[in-house]
Amino acid sequence: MAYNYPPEKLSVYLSDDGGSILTFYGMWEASLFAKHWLPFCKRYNIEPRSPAAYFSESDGHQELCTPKEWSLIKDMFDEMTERIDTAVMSGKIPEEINAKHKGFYEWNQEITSKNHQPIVQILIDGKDQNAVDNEGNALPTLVYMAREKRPQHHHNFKAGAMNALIRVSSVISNSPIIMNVDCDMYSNNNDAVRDALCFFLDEEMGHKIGFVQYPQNYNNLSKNDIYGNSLHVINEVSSAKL
Ligand SMILES: O=c1ccn([C@@H]2O[C@H](COP(=O)(O)OP(=O)(O)O[C@H]3O[C@H](CO)[C@@H](O)[C@H](O)[C@H]3O)[C@@H](O)[C@H]2O)c(=O)[nH]1
Ligand SMILES: [Mn+2]
Repeated sequence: MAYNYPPEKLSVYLSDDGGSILTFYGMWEASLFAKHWLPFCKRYNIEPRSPAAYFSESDGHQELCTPKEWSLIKDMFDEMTERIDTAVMSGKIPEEINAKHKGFYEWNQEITSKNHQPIVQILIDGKDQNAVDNEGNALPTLVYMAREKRPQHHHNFKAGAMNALIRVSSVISNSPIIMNVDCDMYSNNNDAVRDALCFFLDEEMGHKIGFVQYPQNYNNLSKNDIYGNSLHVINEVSSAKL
């Protein structure tokens, strides 16, 4: 959501193949935190923009903001994480949360991760005039989705999820370009979307390109880099922001 990109042209979908109310709760919390986090990122050009990644590597001294501002947003993030962790530990969300969003009523005793109705909930509707951050800037659309699962039908893993996402997003936002980020990843540069678009908008080659794949890249390289994973030219020169 914090990408350097016009929010009215950006829609974020989270596909929850666990079909869990806890994930929906975490996302609802994140949709509120975003109203503080996005303007903070933009004002101080924060990088990386995953708050978990940012706070794990930043001690808060090198930033342009005041230590007070930094502590304020960090406390807000820590408190949110704690609320989510507590809910996950107890396996249920606090009673009073149910009333905060109609989406919580999708869940009942019968639902399991392998057998449930489709759940699509718009947490932030970018078309809504009131969908703004705490400084009044427009927010991107944010959608939670748990595709229908039934024991007799194979779900086809990531491809099945993306198939359902393409269908649902075509009704809600119908954007010409889709970016997929795996659930165990975060984006390391706020210009990644713009950088990726260069392939599709290239004056000579753009019309021939339908799919762009960044090479598999691992964290925690070993001393001998046995997977030949440094990819220096790609990482540091040709597609540095991807
Ligand atoms: O039932 C599923 C399984 C996976 N996923 C998504 O697909 C991603 C990758 O799937 P996983 O099976 O966990 O594969 P990994 O080994 O973590 O991923 C590597 O291998 C995959 C299959 O080759 C590639 O698609 C990935 O981009 C690559 O990082 C996950 O993060 C999820 O976002 C689903 O949505 N539903
Ligand atoms: Mn993975």
